[in-house]
Amino acid sequence: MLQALGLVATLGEGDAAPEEPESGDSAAEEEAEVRGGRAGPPEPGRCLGLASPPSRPQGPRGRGQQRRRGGDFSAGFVFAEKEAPGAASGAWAEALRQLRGKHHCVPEPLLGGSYRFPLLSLPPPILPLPNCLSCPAQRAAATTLDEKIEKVRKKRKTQEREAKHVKMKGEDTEMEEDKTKEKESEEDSGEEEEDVESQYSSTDESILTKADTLKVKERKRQKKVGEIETERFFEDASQYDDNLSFQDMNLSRPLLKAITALGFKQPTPIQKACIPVGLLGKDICACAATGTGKTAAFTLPVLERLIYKPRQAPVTRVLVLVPTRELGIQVHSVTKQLAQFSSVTTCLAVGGLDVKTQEAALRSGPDILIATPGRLIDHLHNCPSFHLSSIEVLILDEADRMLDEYFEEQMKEIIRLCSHHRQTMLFSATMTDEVKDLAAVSLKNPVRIFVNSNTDVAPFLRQEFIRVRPNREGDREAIVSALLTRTFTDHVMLFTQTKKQAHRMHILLGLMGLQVGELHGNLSQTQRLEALRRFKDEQIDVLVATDVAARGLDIEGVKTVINFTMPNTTKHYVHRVGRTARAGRAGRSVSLVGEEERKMLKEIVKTAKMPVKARILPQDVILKFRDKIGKLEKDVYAVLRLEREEREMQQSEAQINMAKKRLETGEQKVEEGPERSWFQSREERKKEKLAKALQEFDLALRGKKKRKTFMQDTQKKGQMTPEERSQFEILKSQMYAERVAKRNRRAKRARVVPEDEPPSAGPKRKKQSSVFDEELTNTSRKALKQYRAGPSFDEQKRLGLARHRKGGNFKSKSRYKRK
Ligand SMILES: Nc1ncnc2c1ncn2[C@@H]1O[C@H](COP(=O)(O)OP(=O)(O)OP(=O)(O)O)[C@@H](O)[C@H]1O
Repeated sequence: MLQALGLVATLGEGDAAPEEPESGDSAAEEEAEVRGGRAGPPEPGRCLGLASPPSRPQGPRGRGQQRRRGGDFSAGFVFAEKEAPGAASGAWAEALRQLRGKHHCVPEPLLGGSYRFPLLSLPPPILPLPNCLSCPAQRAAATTLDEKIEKVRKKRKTQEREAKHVKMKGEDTEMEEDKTKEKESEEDSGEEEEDVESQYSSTDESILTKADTLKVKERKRQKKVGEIETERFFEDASQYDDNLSFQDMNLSRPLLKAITALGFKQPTPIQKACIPVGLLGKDICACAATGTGKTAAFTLPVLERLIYKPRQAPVTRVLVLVPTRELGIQVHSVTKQLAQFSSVTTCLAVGGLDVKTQEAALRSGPDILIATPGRLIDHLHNCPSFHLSSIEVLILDEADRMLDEYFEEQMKEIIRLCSHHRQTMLFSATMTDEVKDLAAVSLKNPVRIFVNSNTDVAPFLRQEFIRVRPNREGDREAIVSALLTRTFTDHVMLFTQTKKQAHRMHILLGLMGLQVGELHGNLSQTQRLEALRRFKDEQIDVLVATDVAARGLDIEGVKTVINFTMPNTTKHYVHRVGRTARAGRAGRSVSLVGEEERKMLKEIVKTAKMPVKARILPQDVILKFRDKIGKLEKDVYAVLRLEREEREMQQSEAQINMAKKRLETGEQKVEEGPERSWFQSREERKKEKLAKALQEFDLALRGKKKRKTFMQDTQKKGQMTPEERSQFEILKSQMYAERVAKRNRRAKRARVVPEDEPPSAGPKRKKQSSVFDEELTNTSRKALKQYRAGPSFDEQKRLGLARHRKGGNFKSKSRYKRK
């Protein structure tokens, strides 16, 4: 009964998790088919070539929206309703406008290709981009992925209709028989469903409740040692005054006005704890769950400082570093909103956006700079008037990410260039407690503010898991498709491990008639921002993304997060599922867990404060969708082929255009402006990447089973089965997790030059010591032997000593001989 309705069974005891109404029912599957073919009129001022936003689906969305409002409930702290909705959406639109204004036929990450604007390498040769709006040659030819999907879909529908028509003519009687057969088979599968549920619940519960006591003990011991170290390093200020209001914080009027304009009535716990400490100018290391207002917690004290102590010269005084471009745009937007009634100026310098505009803005010396590390270093090397020596406050948002190996080199460089007399603030939902990691940013008497533990998920998140049975890894696509067409039809983020899988899911779900977008690193910045904008503006129901969208993004109204496979680590999990249940709202996460991912599930269940749930999908539904996907496979390849053909055509068109231009101007080379210098050369970056890939590969090949799977995958990459595709996804995250584990096991070294060390002038000279000192202090075995034996023959000669000992020709026994 339960599973027939798509309901869930409890894994833990008690059911206190907040209920969020489901956004659809099983009947929605048919509606989804109908929703496909509409394409809305282009937006005013919208360029040709970009995906034209289809109008909102009326049926399920209307219901969904009503329910979303109803699903909110009060939290321990009061989150006020936001009065400036769409403000961040405006930020995406602004960034998009900037991008649309320029020509994009520059190196761009084509699917499966290399990166556009490689952060730390020389710009590769000019290539045409799919959907480049500014390139006249492409305007007519380019079609969006959604248009291609629609084309293939329509073609299939027509073929199906024709086939049906032919069949119906002569086989009326046969159909009657089929119907009775279908009924029988439905009854059969109903019996199977019940078996599946009981088997699943019992096995899983025992696995989840069984604690590995030995490991726990060991971890506790390790924790104790770590705690002593941490206590010495930090001053703890995790306790805060619960009655503190924004008015009590001594914030200036322009800030209080902005807070009111944003609709914030009460500070959140992290804001109550951090703002007073931040105002004192102390270094902070803070951790609070996702969606609890960390951005305002670090922005408000900084703005107060800038307002209270206005600048004497136009210089940049605050630097906020973020790991992704989209997060940069968002933080910039929040900062601008909070600073709207003051004269504080802000600037955004993230990759993918126009370099020249950013350079001009930097030259004017904005008070606050929000940047991604790569682009910041680019400016530091290429914009002579820009430097970091005037930075008074350095903030690392998603600090644990910024301190991990990916950003290691860039962070070293940035911190070396920053002023030494600065305040440093580190924020994350999974903030590391490891002193050595934090020492890397040279914190001075830091204050530790941990409002939540770094494994806590958002307070009103309902966590669900779906078991993928052994040898049924290939069911993942079917399960996800069933969830998205039957149960969670809108405001869903679907996370995959690889860009390839994200792209495939976009096509597959699109072919099923869903409104889908994708967001990952293989897309151009325009495409990434456009996907986010459409998702925010509710033009698409499902956003398929990789981990690039897992951290920090605050998209209002996300109801459900689905994990195609479990992410790399529990940290990644916390961030991914943190895209929902934000700002005191309820949300739900549904993660697919295979045999190899059970360890992580166990960890999550152990640290969960609310009982987690097991969702059961009827087996016949999975089979039905598996079958459906099998039939759509040809169409998926057709869309991929269309994409490839279009890309090739655009590339050759661009080459022709370029050649024409050269002929017209008579130049050998089209002017590209002065060459930019980079922090690492393209070769260096390539080498670093290769070394990391080799390391990954090495780890991946450990273990016979893994090696076999890996080899199979790489050989068959072109045409993988659903099972192989899922295994590849899991292997990818395992590779990452192993690498992280290995890195954590390694003895840590401070990765950034400690700043307090007095600068040494020139290479260090070794202190001279006399021979006498050396002889007295040398206690090596060899030296001791020599000492006991007395001076050697040469030394005797040098010192003018007798050649022979007294006693003439006495020969000692061999055991007394000198050795
Ligand atoms: N005092 C407040 N009252 C009401 N809403 C708030 C308050 N502070 C922040 N918010 C809202 O809460 C949401 C989440 O804030 P924010 O993005 O800063 O969370 P976060 O803790 O940084 O999340 P993540 O860990 O995912 O980066 C935003 O929409 C923000 O407008």
